[in-house]
Amino acid sequence: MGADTGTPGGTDYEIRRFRPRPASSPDYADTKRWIEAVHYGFYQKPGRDELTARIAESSVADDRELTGAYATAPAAAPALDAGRPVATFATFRKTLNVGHGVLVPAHMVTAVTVRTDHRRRGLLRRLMSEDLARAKADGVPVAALTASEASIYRRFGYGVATHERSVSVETGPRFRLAAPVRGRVVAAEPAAMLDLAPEIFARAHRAIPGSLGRQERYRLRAAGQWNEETGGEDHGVRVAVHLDEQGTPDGYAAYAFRGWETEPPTMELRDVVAATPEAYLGLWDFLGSLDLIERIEWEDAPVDDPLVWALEDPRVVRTGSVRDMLWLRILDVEAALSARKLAHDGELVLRIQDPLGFTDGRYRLSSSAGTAQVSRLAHDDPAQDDLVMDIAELSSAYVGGVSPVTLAEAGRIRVGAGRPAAATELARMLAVERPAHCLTHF
Ligand SMILES: CC(=O)SCCNC(=O)CCNC(=O)[C@H](O)C(C)(C)COP(=O)(O)OP(=O)(O)OC[C@H]1O[C@@H](n2cnc3c(N)ncnc32)[C@H](O)[C@@H]1OP(=O)(O)O
Repeated sequence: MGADTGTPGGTDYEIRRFRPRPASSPDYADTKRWIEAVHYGFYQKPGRDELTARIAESSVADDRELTGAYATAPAAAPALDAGRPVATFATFRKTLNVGHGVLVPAHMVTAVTVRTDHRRRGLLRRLMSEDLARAKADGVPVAALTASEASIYRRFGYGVATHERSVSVETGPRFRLAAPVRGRVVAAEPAAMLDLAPEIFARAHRAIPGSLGRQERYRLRAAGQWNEETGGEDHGVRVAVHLDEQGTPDGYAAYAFRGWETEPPTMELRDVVAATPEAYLGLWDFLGSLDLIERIEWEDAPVDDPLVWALEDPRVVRTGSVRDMLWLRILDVEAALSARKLAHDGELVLRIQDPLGFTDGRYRLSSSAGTAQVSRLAHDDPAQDDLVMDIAELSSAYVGGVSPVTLAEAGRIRVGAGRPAAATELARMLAVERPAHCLTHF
């Protein structure tokens, strides 16, 4: 366990970083208290011991690193248990699809909480700044998170990279796809998803720009082995698997019935992973024809959704809310951009501003035959800047989820006087093969 001390806001804190331990370990107590602090920070009911143990187990499987800030001064009664961290922060590493099938290492940040009586003393700033510096030193080009509030993370260089939306889909006679579907769908044994879900996801992950590797919990959920409230089994989960024309599984949907007391009878879609467009439409064709069901609700639908275009009557899909989903933070511009396959040849000078100083500087981005070349420029001549932006904007545009043209129109990117079409050129260079979407909540 690594530790250091410091004094944000006048209170002394010890920062400890450690790997989670399973309930069977003699060192489990720190992991347990850390998980309890996360529940407290998100205003959740304290988890039962079984749930806490399962969270610990899946954190071990994800190879997470847990960080806790511990108040060093003895807590006066009746303050909460002094052994519990007052702030939590967790990270793990997966890969990010940055378009055209290229995967780069990504540093994923999650479970960020600061206890109410220690807030606004700089603990988040300290934990985030130190953590990003460590990830950069490790050579990871990009960090990722999903945000509880959209006003917190831009100051640390994060930008919104993908959105998602909730949809309510009316099934029954109005639900008809225009073209015949290919392959077939089988109702599957949930337990089969323990192996099948990661296999299908691995294919989808390579196919979808903006996709992030998934944590252990996803396969357990699809297999009906993760109940959010108890950590035990979830007997309500049903699974449909799409098989391609050769009989190979290439997509699945996990769903659960809301119960007969819900009007109209509704199926809740928990997870849809499709490695091919045929699998996606095939699964929807199956879901749209479930007997007795009149509505399907899905919280995590893509914004740019082929389903809408595939339906004879697109109005059977009603959008609820559209929300920011994946936030990215480039830590190393040269590494991040040179990993990208560029869709268009060109050359631009980008002036990047970074609130934490990690990527501040001028870069020449050029591309020939799709291969990106990125070099940091030594000169300091603003007259040569084609585009000026914060690292948050470059991070937003990185996987093609938003066009630099939109960001320029929003006043977030400044276009140099000598190159009025520079934002359009960057948009062409960063274009990806299909709409960016992230299937992984973390
Ligand atoms: C990736 C994830 O896990 S998202 C989940 C985030 N967690 C939550 O929402 C749980 C409830 N909230 C909390 O636990 C805390 O309020 C946190 C983690 C959001 C903030 O922690 P704090 O230690 O109070 O933040 P800290 O004092 O370091 O503030 C850092 C900066 O963020 C700003 N900030 C903090 N919280 C917020 C907020 N909710 N909205 C807008 N700005 C905020 C501060 O004003 C400060 O700005 P500055 O440094 O530019 O002047």
